[in-house]
Amino acid sequence: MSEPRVRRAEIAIEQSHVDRVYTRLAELRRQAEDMRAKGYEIGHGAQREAVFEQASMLFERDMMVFHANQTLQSLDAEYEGLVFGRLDHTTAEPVYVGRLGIRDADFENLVTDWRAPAAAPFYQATAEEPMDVVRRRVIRCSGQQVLDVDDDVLMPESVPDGMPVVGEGALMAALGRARGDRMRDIVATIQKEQDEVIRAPWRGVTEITGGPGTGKTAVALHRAAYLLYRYRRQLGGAGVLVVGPSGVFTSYISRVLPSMGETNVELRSLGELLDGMQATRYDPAPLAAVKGSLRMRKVLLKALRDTPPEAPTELRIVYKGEVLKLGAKELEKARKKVHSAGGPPNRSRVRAAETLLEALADKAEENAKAGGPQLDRADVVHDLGERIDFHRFLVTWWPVLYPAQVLRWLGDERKLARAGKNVLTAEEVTLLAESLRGEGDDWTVADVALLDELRVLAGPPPKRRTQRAQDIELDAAQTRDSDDPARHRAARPAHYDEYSHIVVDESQDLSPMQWRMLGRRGAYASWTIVGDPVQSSWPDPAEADQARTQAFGAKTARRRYTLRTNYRNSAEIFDLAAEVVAGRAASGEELPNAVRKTGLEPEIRRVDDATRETAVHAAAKELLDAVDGTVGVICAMDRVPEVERWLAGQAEERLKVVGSLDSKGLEYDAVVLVEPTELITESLTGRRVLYVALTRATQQLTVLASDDDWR
Ligand SMILES: Nc1ncnc2c1ncn2[C@@H]1O[C@H](COP(=O)(O)OP(=O)(O)OP(=O)(O)O)[C@@H](O)[C@H]1O
Repeated sequence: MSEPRVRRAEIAIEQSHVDRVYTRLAELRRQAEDMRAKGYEIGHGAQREAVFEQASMLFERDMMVFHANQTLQSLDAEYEGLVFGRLDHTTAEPVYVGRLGIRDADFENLVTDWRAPAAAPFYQATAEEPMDVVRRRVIRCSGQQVLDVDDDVLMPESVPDGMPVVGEGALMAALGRARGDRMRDIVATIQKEQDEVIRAPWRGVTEITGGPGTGKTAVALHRAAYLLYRYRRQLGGAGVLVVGPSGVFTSYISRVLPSMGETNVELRSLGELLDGMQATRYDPAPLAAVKGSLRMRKVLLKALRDTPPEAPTELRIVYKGEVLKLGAKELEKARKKVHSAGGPPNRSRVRAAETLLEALADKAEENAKAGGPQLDRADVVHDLGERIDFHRFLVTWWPVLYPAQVLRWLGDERKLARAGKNVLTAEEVTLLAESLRGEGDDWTVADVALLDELRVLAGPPPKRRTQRAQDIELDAAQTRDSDDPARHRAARPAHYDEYSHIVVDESQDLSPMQWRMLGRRGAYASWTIVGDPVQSSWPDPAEADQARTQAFGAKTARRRYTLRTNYRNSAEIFDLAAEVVAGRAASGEELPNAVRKTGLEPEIRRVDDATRETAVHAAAKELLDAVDGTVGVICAMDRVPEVERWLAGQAEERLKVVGSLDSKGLEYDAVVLVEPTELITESLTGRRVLYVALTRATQQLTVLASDDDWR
């Protein structure tokens, strides 16, 4: 038979299996819906029963509905491309590999979940170590329709007569396909070196390094899905946290995990790690360097211990006709004494009251010595401690401290200079104070780590009675609606520190203060850390390393994997990027290998102030015409609004303007890079940021530059 006919015949064979799978899927859906309906019926009768029976009925109902919903959710999420692989062994029946495990009514395997041990040879078998796999086949579907098949022969000598082999490489075909605005999963074409990382043991710390486009992000996300599948009992309930650099990035990767059926995963950017925060603004590099440094911890601690701006400077109270007065100095002495005990201020009000009462009693004794009436010390302490005017004073003198309020205080340069004495330079004080002078919730990404630090240093504010009642109500509502997993997540408190596994992407950029913030959330966690030191925009790697090691705690097991193949960029594009970092930022780090040639060299065009706008327009238009997928226009952060304005007329779904720092982790079919030298000068680690920007395109790159300094 000719090749196209063989291919058609093979597609038809796979189509009949895929049809069986979807028929079964429809049956399973119906069963789950029936179960959910039954569950709700149980609930209806509950009001009439005795309390005890009512509770157990509601529990049964919740469990049934919860399980039915989970089944439905995962069946629906995995619908697209459910079956994607097939293994033919020397013996036994073929094994089909897919996003879910599905059995027929007789418990025969129709599809094996990609994360199950039986599916591992799909990723691990090679010609050298075939693991008994004769032929590995990738099946590409759209909906329920098989579009194509693609084979690898691993044991040529064992191919039985009549077993056809078709195709020329599923990986290359996948890499050449157009990109959308969300990351796709790579589950059908995971490579062996990547699979080893995905299936690495879950305990301890797993580090994944590698150059741009080596699949670090993809691998980390698939690892999260794999771990939750294999170790659901250990990892599921407490949840897995995935942290990315920006909101743009988390939205880009958001589709990968739910499509793998994982609802126990929480995705947050660094600006959202603290509940209620949604910071997206970045500080200029020198300021970010100050805010991220461990020195800030000392500054914050001192700020908390300083006199609050509104605190009264005199306590005057009349007791048995005697005036007892504490002046500013005496009050400060008392404040110091309370702080020296070391407790968080919000937990120290009782101590503050005791200290003030002792100081008042001292005062009474002093007065007596000077001829005043003799007062009993114990009486003074006891009686004043019950006085309402004393308590009124106390709450203003020792107020509850809220992180946002304390950080705003440091917008006052004098106050910041006091808190930063011997820690910050005069220039740093000026710079920092200016940035903290803002209003409301307009925080930067780096501020969030400071707020989190303050939250811990200040201690939890005492709860009011109404708030406690609200919490109880929330708990009750949660039990009632326990079939909605999103609810469990939303109800996690700000101090939730029990994630069972934390995945950190683009970890090379985390500041020491951000590592501390993460460490707090992973007190009991194992970790997957993803990063590329060459792309780092953090100026003091040693300090960040120290904070990072502390974040992991006493975890002993630490394994490191390096991925070496760049799957994103064409070789032509990556050559230009490599030239920009070679010998400078790379300093000994190995650069990856780009495997795909397109024959299209990047274009470098000269622009100036007069021609820049038209050139951006023209380049964007050309690239939109040239590729099917997305086009990214990358420029320095400061230039974003202007470039957006220039391209407003060209508003196309496929066209995105993105600032250099936001481009981390993203990719486009084609990229227009505007003024590369500006990317170098806007950040402390200049060339590395440019390197990131140059490695975002899969197919075509146009650089618009008014100088050659960047080369
Ligand atoms: N095995 C694979 N099969 C198909 N595509 C792959 C494979 N591995 C990686 N890719 C693709 O390569 C591109 C780069 O992957 P990813 O973004 O995970 O790389 P990265 O190492 O995180 O890059 P960077 O450090 O530049 O952000 C993505 O489009 C991804 O889908």
